[in-house]
Amino acid sequence: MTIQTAFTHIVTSLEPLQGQREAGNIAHIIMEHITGLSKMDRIVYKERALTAAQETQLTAAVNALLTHQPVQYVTGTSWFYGMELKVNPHVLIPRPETEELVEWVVLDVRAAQLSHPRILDIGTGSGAIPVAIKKELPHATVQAVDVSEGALATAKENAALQQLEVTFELIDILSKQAWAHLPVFDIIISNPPYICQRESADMQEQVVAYEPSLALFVPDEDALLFYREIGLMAKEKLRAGGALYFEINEAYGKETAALLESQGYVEVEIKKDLFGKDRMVKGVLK
Ligand SMILES: C[S@@+](CC[C@H](N)C(=O)[O-])C[C@H]1O[C@@H](n2cnc3c(N)ncnc32)[C@H](O)[C@@H]1O
Repeated sequence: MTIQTAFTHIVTSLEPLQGQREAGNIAHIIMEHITGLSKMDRIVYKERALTAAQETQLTAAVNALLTHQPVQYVTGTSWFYGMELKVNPHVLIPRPETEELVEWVVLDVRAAQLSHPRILDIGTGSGAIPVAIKKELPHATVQAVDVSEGALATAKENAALQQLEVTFELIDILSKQAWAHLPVFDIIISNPPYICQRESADMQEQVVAYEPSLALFVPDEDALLFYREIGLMAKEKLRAGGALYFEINEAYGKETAALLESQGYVEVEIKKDLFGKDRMVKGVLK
């Protein structure tokens, strides 16, 4: 099988599931992963034969994709803020909306000219947020926590691969005993689980079936669970004037902002993502 026929094989296999355009996008990602060649080199060397090992990889990848496995789990990598990160089913695949949250924090820290900001990320998953922040703000002290051992192992690997110093700790943020020892921070960020169980019926099969439920869902009757608990925690762990940044469920922008105001935060602000949806909230501790 040549590079060209392998590409066509992926597109034809996935087209009924994904449509031609998306099947083509995925085929490029898989071919780059398998051959290590850029798109341009794959065009130049399109008649080159795959090795037996590459053909085996190709078959395994197509079979996984046909079961709706996200392409990022198939290749084991995902791009975030210009970095290629390791991902696996222990971690949420980082989303572009979360890059916007990082951007907000980075711009605010630069504008405030904080010389050595202390920053905490709660529910770090792949470590996308703290790794990106440390890369952009090398003078910051960055700490990150998660309740999942698998996620923390992945996050540590990503920080090490990027040669960035981030401290990670296994903490259940819903348990005050678990976070009581944490120091005080200038900034706390979180993209916590925020999808109600009932919303799963409308979600893409590849997300519900493969991404970790622990990263996605909150009980239907308590959509703001993590925002309320992290809001309370941050009142003890932010310095006066420190800021809390959340990624939010687009359906609960006003409610999340009202919750922070009711907890005593000021300058509460909702930001929309590039799709025009309420996606981030910031509050400042008086
Ligand atoms: C929506 S994911 C966000 C992952 C990553 N920060 C990102 O933006 O791609 C939420 C994360 O919160 C973690 N989590 C869930 N419950 C938690 C808890 N009680 N304490 C700490 N982390 C928790 C999950 O393991 C998951 O990694």
